[in-house]
Amino acid sequence: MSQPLTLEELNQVMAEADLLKSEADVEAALTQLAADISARLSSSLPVVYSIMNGGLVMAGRLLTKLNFPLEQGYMHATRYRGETSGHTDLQWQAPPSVPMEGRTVLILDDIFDEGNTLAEVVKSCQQQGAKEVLTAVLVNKVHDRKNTDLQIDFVGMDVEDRYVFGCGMDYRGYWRNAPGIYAVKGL
Ligand SMILES: O=P(O)(O)OC[C@H]1O[C@H](OP(=O)(O)OP(=O)(O)O)[C@H](O)[C@@H]1O
Ligand code: HPA
Repeated sequence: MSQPLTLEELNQVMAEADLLKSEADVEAALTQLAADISARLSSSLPVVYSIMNGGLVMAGRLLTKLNFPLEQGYMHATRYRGETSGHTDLQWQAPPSVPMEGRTVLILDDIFDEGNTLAEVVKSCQQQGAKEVLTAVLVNKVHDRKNTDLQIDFVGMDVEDRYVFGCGMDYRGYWRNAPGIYAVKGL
């Protein structure tokens, strides 16, 4: 485990970070995502799950833009556990909060990076009997290290291959609350 970060260090991380997407960019991406998701799912009575923790902010900002009946749930799976590189195994902290058998499922997450998390979550939903499983992410990180063939159904924005934080994504547990998307200096 690395040393806890101090307030000064965390403020310095933000002061030195590169802004990749402004709050307005994020808002525009969420509005487009909502339109695309509505066009596909407005008659499906879906269950929409956020993957905790990262999916929380995206879900909160997206859900109120969806003007059709849906059920909302969550599940908690983690691979990075507060670090900046992922473990190979996904740790389940909380199973799906709403049963999904026979239902159309939409999974919301902040980022599709190497892809292990969503690939495993989708597989798990299929094993639990979902009728169909769709995925939406706020950002797709562009690189050639994806560990899955999974195609994400709804992507808000592409970001470059750097360690990013904000809009639900953390830097060592902090700064999920930043309203735009930032890249850590040097990472
Ligand atoms: O595509 P991958 O390389 O699998 O990475 C993406 C996942 O990593 C982050 O979760 P993390 O494991 O950090 O847990 P958290 O949501 O609690 O931050 C993020 O929220 C995604 O769920
Ligand atoms: O770049 C990232 N930032 C925050 N969390 C993440 N989880 C996977 N990749 C990232």
